Amino acid sequence: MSGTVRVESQLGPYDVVVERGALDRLPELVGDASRVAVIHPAPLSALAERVAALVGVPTTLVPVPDAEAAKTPQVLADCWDALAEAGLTRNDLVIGVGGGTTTDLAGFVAASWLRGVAYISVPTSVLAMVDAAVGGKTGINLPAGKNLVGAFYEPRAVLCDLSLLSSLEAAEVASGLAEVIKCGFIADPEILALATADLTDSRDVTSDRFAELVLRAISVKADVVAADFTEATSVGDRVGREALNYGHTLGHAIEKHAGFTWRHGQAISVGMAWMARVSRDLLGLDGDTVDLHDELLGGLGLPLSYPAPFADLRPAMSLDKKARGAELRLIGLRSVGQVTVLAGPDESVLAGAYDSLPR
Ligand SMILES: NC(=O)c1ccc[n+]([C@@H]2O[C@H](COP(=O)([O-])OP(=O)(O)OC[C@H]3O[C@@H](n4cnc5c(N)ncnc54)[C@H](O)[C@@H]3O)[C@@H](O)[C@H]2O)c1
Ligand SMILES: O=C(O)C(=O)C[C@@H](O)[C@H](O)[C@H](O)COP(=O)(O)O
Ligand SMILES: [Zn+2]
Repeated sequence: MSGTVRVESQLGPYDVVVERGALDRLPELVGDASRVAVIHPAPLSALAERVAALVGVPTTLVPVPDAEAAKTPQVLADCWDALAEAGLTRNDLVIGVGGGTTTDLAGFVAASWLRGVAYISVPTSVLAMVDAAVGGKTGINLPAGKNLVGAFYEPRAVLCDLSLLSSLEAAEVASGLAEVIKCGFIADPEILALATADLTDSRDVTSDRFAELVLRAISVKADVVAADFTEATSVGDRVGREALNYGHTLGHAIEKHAGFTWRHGQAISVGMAWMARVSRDLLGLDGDTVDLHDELLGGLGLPLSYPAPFADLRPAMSLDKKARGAELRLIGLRSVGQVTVLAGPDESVLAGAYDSLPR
């Protein structure tokens, strides 16, 4: 199974191509660029060389550290230096090749270099294909927290070549599926049905079921982003892009607490298991849907709890981008597909829900 999802973004439409062999479309997307920079993590240097050979114009390979170590101010500045040395001008092109950490960084490099040059994303992890490379959030972390510096910036195209996923570790596949399951709970119950029907097949990156899950998650994200690209403040049940942050307030706090050593999907898995319980206690979410969180996330091999007291995580939650002043704002679920904003929730409920997570 393959397909193309059109993202009707505020900055102009673009395609997310999902197919085995999508990389072969790269030459037709280079446009009038006379020079290309390929930003990639060191472990994917062979793939980056393949990309360079495809573009057909002089190309500079820009290796960056792997995983969250790429998303730092120092690495960002190193990339700018590399682009300066390569002489990348306004008509030129940045290509990000790698997981979500690389595409977040590379997108921000493209957004900031000369105040914006063309960008093509080649996501190579499940998480980057279904989420990070789509929708225009780019940026880096600070010691104070996740994604605190960045920009909304759209690519010219996103090429999701499913054949690249065969080398991905099983735990990384599961991490990406956490975002897919998130899309199921916030918007597309068919995702939940497909995953429930066969969890093993859902994790098989060569299966049709897997490809359908990927396409459905990208479609959810494309729809949300088309309606609210820059994440306007949501009020009550009128929720825009903030819906995509389901599970992320606690998830990002966990990532920070763990020194960015936990995978993003693992952290938001705990965040969703927690929000399901908070939603049960404050919004009347039914017990079956709470159980479905545990069944799906746990069944995919994702964690449902984190080994630190809630009090250690709570301060970082206040630096969440959804917070307004001192008020914490969480994305809650009334039912599958019915998202709402919980503004200033009862703190004792938050702590109680955390303590009740299965350990
Ligand atoms: N911008 C957004 O909207 C958005 C959305 C979701 C997540 N994110 C961000 O994405 C990041 C997580 O992305 P991730 O899970 O892809 O992590 P990652 O980039 O660290 O990739 C995970 C690991 O898999 C390796 N890898 C990637 N592709 C591979 C392949 N084809 N074969 C073998 N190994 C491969 C990477 O080198 C890395 O070691 C987080 O920083 C998160 O905040 C951003
Ligand atoms: O695209 C969005 O909007 C999201 O919230 C998607 C999230 O899965 C993603 O992790 C995003 O990077 C979180 O953004 P942040 O603004 O909370 O840092
Ligand atoms: Zn996420």
